[in-house]
Amino acid sequence: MKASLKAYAKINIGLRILGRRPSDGYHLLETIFQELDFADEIRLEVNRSGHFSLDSNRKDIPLDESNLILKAVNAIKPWLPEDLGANIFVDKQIPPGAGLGGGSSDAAAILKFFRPLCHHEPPLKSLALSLGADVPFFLAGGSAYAKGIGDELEPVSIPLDWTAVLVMPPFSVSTQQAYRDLRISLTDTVKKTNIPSFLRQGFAWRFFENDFERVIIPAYPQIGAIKSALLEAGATFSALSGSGSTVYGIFCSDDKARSCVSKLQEYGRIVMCQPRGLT
Ligand SMILES: C[C@](O)(CO)[C@H](O)COP(=O)(O)OP(=O)(O)OC[C@H]1O[C@@H](n2ccc(N)nc2=O)[C@H](O)[C@@H]1O
Ligand SMILES: Nc1ncnc2c1ncn2[C@@H]1O[C@H](COP(=O)(O)OP(=O)(O)OP(=O)(O)O)[C@@H](O)[C@H]1O
Repeated sequence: MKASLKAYAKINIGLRILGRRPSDGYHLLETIFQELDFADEIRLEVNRSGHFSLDSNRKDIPLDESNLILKAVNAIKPWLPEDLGANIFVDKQIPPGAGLGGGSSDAAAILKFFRPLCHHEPPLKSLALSLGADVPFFLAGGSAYAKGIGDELEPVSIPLDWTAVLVMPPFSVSTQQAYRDLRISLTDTVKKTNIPSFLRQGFAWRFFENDFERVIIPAYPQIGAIKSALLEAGATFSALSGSGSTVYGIFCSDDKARSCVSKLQEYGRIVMCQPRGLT
């Protein structure tokens, strides 16, 4: 059996760090995850060899058991027939370490693909969370309000009549290091959530901020320059996605978005894309 899966990227619309979870030091946050129609493609050839292999067009990501695709395979394996195997190829379009959740989305796509082949129902949400804090979002995608460590999800309805311009600089940012640089202590008081009250007032871009910008823009001045360039080019809103390195601009019209692309080319790879609703 052959199959081709799309693993879509996300952006964070607002990202507020509220505190730390005492049990493991993970950061408590609130954000709106928005899935985009920009994706990796995962091609699989399922066989009865009991063996899984992985290859990719990108050679700068691990292709061994530390790849999130093989981690997802290993997580769901106890629920699969023992002789099931697959040759997997991932055509990476989403750069790693870009704040677009590429690896997390690949992992979720693999869990969803293998679920119907299981001999009994796997605990998909907890398997997803064991692979990474962003992975549970990608099981359903669309638009979701998230709190906890990013795993407590609630679908939300926000306007989706916009085009995003993603500017992906030629460097990655370590998520773990970015969290460390925030220097939030385990004993700091946990802040209250704000996003639910923003949504009750009616969605407006001006409500949203990404707390990582406080540490990422001083460390990577290029990121601040991209944000300014997007706003100057007419974006309604611009922000860092996740812990970076991608900066996105929101444009109300496709034409306006297209006309800014040539002005931003010097900063890195540019992709124009649309938000995806729940499917
Ligand atoms: C920055 C975001 O992309 C925003 O959506 C996510 O919070 C990151 O999620 P992710 O990449 O799936 O993160 P994981 O792979 O679970 O964790 C990577 C590292 O980031 C830190 N981490 C992650 C998520 C979180 N809520 N608090 C953390 O402190 C931990 O040190 C962890 O070792
Ligand atoms: N399938 C995969 N695709 C991309 N990166 C992977 C994959 N598996 C493991 N990795 C490793 O995971 C790291 C993070 O990659 P990922 O694409 O998830 O980053 P990210 O977009 O910054 O994630 P997030 O938005 O969740 O913080 C990379 O350094 C990469 O080496």
